Amino acid sequence: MSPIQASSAVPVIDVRGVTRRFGSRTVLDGVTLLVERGELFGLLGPSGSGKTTLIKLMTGIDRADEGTVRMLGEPMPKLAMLQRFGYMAQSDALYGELTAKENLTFFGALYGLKGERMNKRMQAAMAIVDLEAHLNKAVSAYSGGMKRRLSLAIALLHEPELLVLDEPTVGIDPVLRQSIWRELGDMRKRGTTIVLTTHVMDEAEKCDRLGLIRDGKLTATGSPEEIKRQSGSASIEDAFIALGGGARA
Ligand SMILES: Nc1ncnc2c1ncn2[C@@H]1O[C@H](COP(=O)(O)OP(=O)(O)OP(=O)(O)O)[C@@H](O)[C@H]1O
Repeated sequence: MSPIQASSAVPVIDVRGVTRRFGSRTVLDGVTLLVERGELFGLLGPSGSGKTTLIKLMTGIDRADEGTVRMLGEPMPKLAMLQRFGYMAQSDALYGELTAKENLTFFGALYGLKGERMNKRMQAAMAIVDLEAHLNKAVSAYSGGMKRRLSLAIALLHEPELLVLDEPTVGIDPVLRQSIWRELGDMRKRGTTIVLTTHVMDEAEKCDRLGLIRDGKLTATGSPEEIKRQSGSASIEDAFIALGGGARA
């Protein structure tokens, strides 16, 4: 059975008619998007098309001018929801003067983790991103890629039922990228819902469904196969361009 057929009646993410304006500029224009439990959903769109803005509305960091956003059945924004999903922003929200361990402990406490479970989860999350050897290093001494990996470890720390990841593999080398994708696949099999943005076409192919965003509008949704069929294209890259993408996905 596909994850969609197996889903419960209430979508994990329920975005309806969402519009977001900055001054006179409409950055999201009437976006409606439902993501079901256990789906791995990828948002694709040219730079500046509105992906991060949509992610920020989902996570409650920003508020829509029109329309509604519900996550796990709850209207957003809602502070208490922070414990129920993991969020990796595009820019790393880390404390540079603290070590990785101290950062993890800080965010773990926000998620309600402590004691033995905190230690176990810290080890497990750092193993996934291959940073166990750098636990006691100050984050200011981390490279850009290491910071991305630590941000991902923080998003995974509390084993949330929903993960929202804004370009999670940018700056991560191909070998680790593959192992992170394997881990995302395993989490999805365990029922975790994952929404992510990507510019990488082979990552898009691994998603259950994709949403293409262009100039603040959702121009197509469907499985990678459906998207290719809709556009009569042989690859997601061609489909993306045919469905109004751009040179850069
Ligand atoms: N706080 C803000 N104030 C004004 N304009 C904003 C604000 N946030 C985003 N924008 C504008 O909204 C548009 C969409 O931005 P957004 O970050 O959502 O794009 P994106 O699709 O995530 O791009 P990228 O792939 O480059 O990350 C851009 O033109 C951006 O300049």
